[in-house]
Amino acid sequence: MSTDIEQTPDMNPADKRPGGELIRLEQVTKRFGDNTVLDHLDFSVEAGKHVTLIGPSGSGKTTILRLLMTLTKPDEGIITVDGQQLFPAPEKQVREIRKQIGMVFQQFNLFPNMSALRNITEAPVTVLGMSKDEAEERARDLLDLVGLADKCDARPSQLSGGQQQRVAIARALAMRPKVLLLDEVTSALDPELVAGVLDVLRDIARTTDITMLCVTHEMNFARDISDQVLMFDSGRIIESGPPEKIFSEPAKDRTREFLSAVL
Ligand SMILES: Nc1ncnc2c1ncn2[C@@H]1O[C@H](COP(=O)(O)OP(=O)(O)OP(=O)(O)O)[C@@H](O)[C@H]1O
Repeated sequence: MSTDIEQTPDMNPADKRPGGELIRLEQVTKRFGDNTVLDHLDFSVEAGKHVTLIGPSGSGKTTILRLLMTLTKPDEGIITVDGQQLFPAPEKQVREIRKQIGMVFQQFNLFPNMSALRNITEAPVTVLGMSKDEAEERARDLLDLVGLADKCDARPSQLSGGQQQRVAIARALAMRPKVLLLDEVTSALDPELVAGVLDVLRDIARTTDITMLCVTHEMNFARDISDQVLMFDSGRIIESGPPEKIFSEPAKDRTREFLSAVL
């Protein structure tokens, strides 16, 4: 069966390059005053892979997503997305690359005065120049994908937290990003709403080739969707590997301690 949504990855031919590198950080350092939050960090993510960032609070995981979203800038280093430099780079280039990156935040950040449908169509129409009809058709498909086909006209205040987060996921996908950044997307939800959101993300991970970078404290979810897990401590990656390795036989004591505290 081939639905519109299952074609999401095909909308970005670059995603299909097997093994092609999509994201690269080279010697990236970020400081807030005296606090070195990321310390000469190097890593890369291949197109279509799902990478989960784990580690103690304050270890710099969210800062990486914010750097890729250009919500903050590094003090040193180079960030490249799909072969083009995101930092350092001229503003016009940054804007173009930014269109390829979608992010879902802990707090859903929906426009409160817009319907679910309009929340999803707004950026494709205004930023990508998509026709209103095309944007609406796609938004309806995406709402269907996240299990909210009947909520097109609902405002955020009429939706549960879990439903709002599913709209936020649909909104990020509407921009046809090559990369989806997920920042603790279930942390603000009541416990009974977490599973529904994670199931939607599992589905997206399984049925599309979108590249995902995910910060989460949901270790079972990380185990399910990840190709690679990066363990952070004090702004450095201290260990990385496939989930079955990191979760079952971590090489570092620090990883073992962290996992025994959260699992
Ligand atoms: N805007 C800011 N100004 C000053 N310090 C900041 C700012 N943003 C982050 N930090 C600091 O940077 C460090 C890393 O924060 P970051 O949010 O990346 O950690 P994290 O690993 O995602 O933690 P958590 O799991 O708690 O979200 C923390 O010490 C934090 O206090």
